[in-house]
Amino acid sequence: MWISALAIGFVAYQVYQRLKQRSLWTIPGPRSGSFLTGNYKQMFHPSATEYHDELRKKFGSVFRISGLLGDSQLVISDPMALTSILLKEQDLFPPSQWFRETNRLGLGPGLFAQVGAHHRKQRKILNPVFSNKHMRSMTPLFHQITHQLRSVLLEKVAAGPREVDLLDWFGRLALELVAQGGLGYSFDSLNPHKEDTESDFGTAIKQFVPHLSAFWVFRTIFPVVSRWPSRVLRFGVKCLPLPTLTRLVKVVDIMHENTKHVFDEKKEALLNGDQEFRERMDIISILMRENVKVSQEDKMPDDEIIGQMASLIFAATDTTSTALSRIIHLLSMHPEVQNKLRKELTDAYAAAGNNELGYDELVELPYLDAICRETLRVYPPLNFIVRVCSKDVSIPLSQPIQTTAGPISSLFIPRDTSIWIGIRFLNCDPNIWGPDASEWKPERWLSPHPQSVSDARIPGIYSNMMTFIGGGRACIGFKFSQLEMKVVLAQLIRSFRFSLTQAEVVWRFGGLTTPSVKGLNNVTPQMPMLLEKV
Ligand code: HEM
Repeated sequence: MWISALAIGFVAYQVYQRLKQRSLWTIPGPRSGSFLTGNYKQMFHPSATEYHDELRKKFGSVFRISGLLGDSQLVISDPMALTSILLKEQDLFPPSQWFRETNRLGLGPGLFAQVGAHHRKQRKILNPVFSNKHMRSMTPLFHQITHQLRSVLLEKVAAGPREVDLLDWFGRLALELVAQGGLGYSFDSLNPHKEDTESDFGTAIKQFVPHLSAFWVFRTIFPVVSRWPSRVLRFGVKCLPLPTLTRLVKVVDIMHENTKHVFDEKKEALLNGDQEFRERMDIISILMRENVKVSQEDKMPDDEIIGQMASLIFAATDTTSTALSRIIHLLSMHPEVQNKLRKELTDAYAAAGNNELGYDELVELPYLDAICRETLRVYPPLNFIVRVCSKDVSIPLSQPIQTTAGPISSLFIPRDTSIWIGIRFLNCDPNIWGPDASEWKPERWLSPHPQSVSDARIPGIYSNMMTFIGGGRACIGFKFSQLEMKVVLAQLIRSFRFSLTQAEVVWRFGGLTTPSVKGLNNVTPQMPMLLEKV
């Protein structure tokens, strides 16, 4: 009886939700693939990037797709609309509850789990530790850790050119950099003799999203379930015969135990007035020292600091390692660009007496900078991020769009509508960057941009692009990742020549766009490259 009542309630709610969205039915978009899964199968397919491009070309900067059970969702890459969503009206467009709650349960109450005033409070405390000044002081540490990677790779090619999975090594490097730079702790990820185990932090963090994605279809009921007490949730997991769910809980436990362990050590050092701790320059040590000085109401509680630790590692690892892999892949496909970059770096090192380049010297290298920017523009690691409209609202558009009811220059978005922010669509918009917008041309950064770039008023925090988005939730670590990429390229390009192997690398769309080998049944992300000593 109560099952029928629940089913009727669910159907009635879904019908009500769809009717609320009827104003969106006039917005053009592809036909739904099925009532149950809408366009999701096509949108999330590993080779979906071409499909996305077709949609963008056919339907323009605002179009509608279908989600589960006929839910209308919008894909937006109009700069003025995104300015409203990410900047002007940002509190009305938070990340989805599924995103926030899974992050809260998985990583703790860090930035990803917060909204509104609480989110702003956490950002206010964290922003200073991501400043240029702080990045400058971290540069020697970045060089030191990258040296470790360089030595491992040099050993591998000592007997001649060799194929190496660079994605794996960049993943280990990114983890070690954020572990040491962010937490002041080493996971020993660059030790070539260390076998990865299921209980490693690195393994756990890699498994978090893939295991979580398996339960994505339950996202409508998740916000309710996630509020149940932890003991009830764990009991539920034990009763369900789902190995992926059991492993997911294990993954969360491993991440928590590791970050809690690091935190406890730091807290003890802080309370003991430990001299070494007072001199530590990693992000969390600085944060903990500053946290003692601020007023009681501004203080960040212990569980939130632990949440920041896991969130930083999660946010910093795969994003930067895939970006670095993409750069090396492109340089292998364009040897002339690789040689030109090598020359710029060799000259700069010669001018610096062959000492490692400091922060200012690195950021001033124009070709290195152009390669990083162009790669992040054309190949952002995240093609989309999602926001949900929390109130009926109308937002202006840069250009009118055609709907079945005629042209509109302002877009009405009903409450609860999911919005896909088209990061790559805007980064590669031919109306902004010219007809070659989708082509990778580092040279475009060596001369002034077309007027259309500044006229577009792109609401991105970095370099007229959306790769790190903009507004109060923009990537806090974008300078960290810039520095990381530049230090790694500065050291590796001078030491190695990178070229393609027989295995063709293809990039698969997912939460992140990751490389794998064409034709292999095994779709595990990997990027084999041929390395030889220069
Ligand atoms: C190429 C590398 C990176 C890319 C493309 C990238 C991109 C992004 C994007 C698009 C967001 C917004 C996500 C959303 O709101 O849904 C974000 C948020 C964030 N990123 Fe990054 N990121 C990168 C590297 C890093 C690094 C190295 C760190 C830390 C050291 C970091 C820390 C964070 C944090 C903590 C947030 C949450 C910010 C907030 O909600 O206030 N990211 N990143």
